[in-house]
Amino acid sequence: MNSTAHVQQLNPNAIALCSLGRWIASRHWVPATGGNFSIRQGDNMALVTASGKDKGELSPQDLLPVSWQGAQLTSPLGTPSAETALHAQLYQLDPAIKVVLHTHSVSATVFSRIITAPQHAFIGYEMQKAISGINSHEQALPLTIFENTQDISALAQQVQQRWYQQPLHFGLLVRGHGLYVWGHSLEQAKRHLEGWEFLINCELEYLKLTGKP
Ligand SMILES: CSCCC(=O)C(=O)COP(=O)(O)O
Ligand SMILES: [Zn+2]
Repeated sequence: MNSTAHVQQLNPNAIALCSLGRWIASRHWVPATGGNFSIRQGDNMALVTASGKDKGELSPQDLLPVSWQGAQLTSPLGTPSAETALHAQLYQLDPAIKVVLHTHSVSATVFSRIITAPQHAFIGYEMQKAISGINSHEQALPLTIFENTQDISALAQQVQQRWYQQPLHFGLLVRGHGLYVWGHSLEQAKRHLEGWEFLINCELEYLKLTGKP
């Protein structure tokens, strides 16, 4: 292990993100190495999960430092997530973002295919208040769905464009792919993940039982 990787072993942010990864995996939201996580390390850098790792079995050296200051989103310590460009985009859009979490739950994936519109409004759920800035179940809470693509830089650009048109409410879906959430702290990102998952599950059940969107 080189000295940078050794320092990572002691980084409290890295340790906390690995622990959150185990919790997320215990909910079955990152099967088959799906998903990726990151945590900001200063103005222009984040620790990003290594590509292809089981996100429920991460150790701190699997979190790779990536800077978005240069042209390349690479790491000297390994190959970061294939979706690093989307993480880097979100950090650049809002300097207050501390953590980005991407998951592949069955519910989020199926929901993103059932809803064919580019966004879905949640209304009437008390749990909407788990999302920062929402204070009432009567306040419509839209979740935007982007089309899936293997061109993550193109997806990151679409997210940037949408960001300036309307709030994304700390989450977005990629159709047939999964959920992205973020937060201004690890705890807030975890709450947004659990909140969005709960809302998506409720809406799926509602659709199944009533047939009504
Ligand atoms: C096996 S899931 C396909 C890749 C993906 O969508 C994902 O989230 C994991 O990619 P990574 O490079 O971050 O491991
Ligand atoms: Zn993914």
